[in-house]
Amino acid sequence: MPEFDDQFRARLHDLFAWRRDVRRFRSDPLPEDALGRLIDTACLAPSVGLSQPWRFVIVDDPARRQAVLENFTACNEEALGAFHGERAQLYATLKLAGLREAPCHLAVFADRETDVGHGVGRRTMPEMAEYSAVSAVMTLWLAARAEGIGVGWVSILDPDAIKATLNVPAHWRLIGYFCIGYPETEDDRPELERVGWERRRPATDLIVRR
Ligand SMILES: Cc1cc2c(cc1C)N(C[C@H](O)[C@H](O)[C@H](O)COP(=O)(O)O)c1[nH]c(=O)[nH]c(=O)c1N2
Repeated sequence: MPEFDDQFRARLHDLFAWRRDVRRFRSDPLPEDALGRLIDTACLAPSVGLSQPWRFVIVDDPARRQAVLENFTACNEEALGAFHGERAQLYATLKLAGLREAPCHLAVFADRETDVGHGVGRRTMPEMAEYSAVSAVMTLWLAARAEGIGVGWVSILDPDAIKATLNVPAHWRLIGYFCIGYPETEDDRPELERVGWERRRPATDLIVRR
């Protein structure tokens, strides 16, 4: 078992603090083996019943990427229509995806119907499959940041249309569509905080005791 000393813990905290949702990417490609390595690491994530229900779809095809971009654009316009006044003005300025610039596109799904794990832990809570896939995403997100690679989560999408675009089984659930590449800039504050959309709450606001 490796030692995790104070110095390591401090560096790990830096990794958490400097992980960002990235929407602004440089156009240079990732090293050829990078995405495979990140997905390997993601597979170390915990999963309900060791079912590993995550499914990764690497999207290279330009026509499919274009369809995803159009899906996002339509959903984002619809989302804008739900805001009014200053909120709408601010929303219109937000950059909420780096689909055009990011060199890598990755869709992550959860397969609720997998037999792997024999159903342990998800009988009463079938959504544990999705939660497991999210834990894989989080692992990949941090592993990427440790290599200086940025990840941007895109959920402003019609998931059924994404499934059709990517030709995946109908019962898979879309967890997220991810833009991956080198970030244009680094920051220890979320972009949504920097532009005045929302602020990060301290942990003390988010804890109750019973
Ligand atoms: C489930 C889920 C879904 C989304 C996100 C995150 C998560 C967890 N986030 C990123 C989100 O805006 C971001 O995490 C917060 O603003 C905090 O910023 P940092 O991740 O700390 O940089 C996100 N960002 C974005 O620009 N477009 C999107 O569609 C989404 N969707």
